[in-house]
Formats: sequence, C-alpha cells, structure tokens
Amino acid sequence: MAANSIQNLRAHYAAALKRFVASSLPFEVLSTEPANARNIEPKVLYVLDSSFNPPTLAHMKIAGSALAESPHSSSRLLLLLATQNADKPSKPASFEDRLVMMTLLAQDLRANLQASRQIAQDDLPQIDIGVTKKPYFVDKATAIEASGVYPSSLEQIHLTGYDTLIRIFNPKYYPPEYNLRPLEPFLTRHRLRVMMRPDDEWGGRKEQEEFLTNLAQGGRESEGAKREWARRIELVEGKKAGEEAVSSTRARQAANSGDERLLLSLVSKNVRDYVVSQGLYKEE
Ligand SMILES: Nc1ncnc2c1ncn2[C@@H]1O[C@H](COP(=O)(O)OP(=O)(O)OP(=O)(O)O)[C@@H](O)[C@H]1O
Ligand SMILES: NC(=O)c1ccc[n+]([C@@H]2O[C@H](COP(=O)(O)O)[C@@H](O)[C@H]2O)c1
Repeated sequence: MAANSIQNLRAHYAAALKRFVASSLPFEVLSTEPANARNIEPKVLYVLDSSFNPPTLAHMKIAGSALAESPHSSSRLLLLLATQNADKPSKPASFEDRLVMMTLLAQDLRANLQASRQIAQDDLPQIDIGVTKKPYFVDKATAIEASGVYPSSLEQIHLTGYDTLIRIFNPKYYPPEYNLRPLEPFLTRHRLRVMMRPDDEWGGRKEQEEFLTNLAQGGRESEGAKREWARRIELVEGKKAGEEAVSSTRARQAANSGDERLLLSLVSKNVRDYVVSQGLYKEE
C-alpha cells in the first residue's frame, strides 16, 4: 500500500476509534477488505479476536487455515481488536496502528488464498476489521449478534489458540457464581476452532487433546460445563515439533532490538515494513 494511503487509513481509523470509544456501542465494524466490496450475505462468520500487537504469522495461520477450509465469498472473517483485555493492561502500539496492521493482515490473507487456490477476487471471503470493548468471549459473541451487522442466526466460529481455550474455561472470569454456566448460550449457538499451542506452559499435543476428552466425558460437569459442548470445539494442528514459537511478545522484542530478520520470521513482510517505518515498539 502506498505511504499516503496508509497515512489516510491511519487517520480514518483514529477518527473512527475516537467515535467508537465515546459511544456506548460494545462492537463496531470500522472497515471491510476489499473496501469497495458489494455486500454478500455470509453463511458463516469466523472471528479472530486479538490485541494484534502486532499481528503475527500465528494469527495469519489461525485465520488462513480456517478460510482455506471454506474459501468462498459466503464465508466472512472478522478481525476483532479487543480494546479491553481480560488480563493485560494496554501497551503500545496505538490502536490506530494496530488497525492499520490488521488491514495489512487482511490483504495478505486474501492474497495468499487467491494465490494458493486460484480464486477470483470477487469470490474470495470478505474480511471485516472491527473493535470491541468486551473482554470476554460470551459478551463479544452477544455484542456481534446484537449489532445487526450480520444475519441474526449467523453461526460464529471463534478462532483461538489453546491458551485462550483454557482461559475461556476458567471459572474465575464468571462472577458472581464463578462457574461455567455463563458459557451455555455461547457454546449452544456458536463454535470454537482452537489452534494447539504445544509448549512448556500449556503441555504437548496429547495433553491438549485430553482437555476435550475430559470435557466430553463429563469431567467439568461439577463446574457447570456440559459434555455436549465438546462437539462445538474443534482442535486443529498448530506449530510442528521443532518450529520456533511465534508470539506478539517475541515480535515486539525483535522490533525493540532492531532485529529485522527475526521480526520477519514472526510477522508478514507488510507488517514488518509498517512496524519498521513507524518505529513501533522502540520504547518498550
Ligand atoms: N503461536 C500461536 N499458536 C496458537 N495460537 C496463538 C498463537 N499466537 C496467538 N494465538 C492465539 O491468537 C489469539 C490472539 O492472540 P494474542 O493477541 O494474545 O497473541 P499473543 O502472541 O499470545 O500475544 P502476546 O504475546 O502479546 O501475549 C489468542 O486466542 C491466542 O491463543
Ligand atoms: N473468559 C474469557 O472469555 C477470556 C479469558 C481470557 C482472555 N480473554 C480474551 O482473549 C483475548 C486474547 O487474550 P490475550 O491477548 O490475553 O491472549 C482477549 O480479547 C482477552 O480479553 C477472554
């Protein structure tokens, strides 16, 4: 994207964010890729919620692998920036920079899908760039449903990593009773597609698969979970053994130390160029 169109886009997002923050809306779509798209009614909505700080190749893989299973214009992807996180305080970069990088991610995703599947531009899934003030998935899903942006019965498939699945199933997030019953409407109407994240903290593939087996066998019933929820959750392959772990934290560290080669192994070229040209994460 040319430098002046990037600056125009950043200014557009800065103004839209200001309006969103001042409004009482819990969710809003701020733009769509491609910008001039005719509105095609989606039959399935993939949602990738993240702080995109910055968007990494892991985000690309989570969203790209889902779209590759259903690479049609009747699939829609929503890249959703969480302006309030359940656990982490807000850090640089600014939200408008993250929205610009989300747009670059959306363009890269569509370009990769077109190249790998030989799909015509008009038949590719459209990608919405949205924002939400809601930190919990149950509330994000309700806010999306209530917005009227999509057909009311549309099934949402939330794309997450395994670490996030574990946190969704942690009763500490659900006062006042601190059990898992608040997940009922979410897992009745919607689904989770979870990318495994094998590492020291979250265990290997086998341990991650056991989470679903345990849920299906009623192992979480005492906390208010239903065994049939296991059928609403799909675990998919993440990084292979021996592959480097990719995270936004590592990308910020690479940018901070000026290691552009390492940065390029963690984010796409377009995102790397934006991070470097704007001097993002230098202050961290
Ligand atoms: N390498 C990865 N493998 C599997 N899932 C991932 C990976 N990186 C991110 N995700 C998932 O993508 C979603 C958004 O991730 P998030 O923005 O927290 O990325 P992160 O790299 O963990 O961020 P940070 O390093 O800033 O904590 C979460 O559901 C997270 O589990
Ligand atoms: N119980 C929940 O729904 C729950 C728990 C932890 C994090 N989250 C959300 O998951 C997303 C990713 O979180 P992190 O950036 O902390 O990995 C954020 O939007 C965060 O607010 C949701």
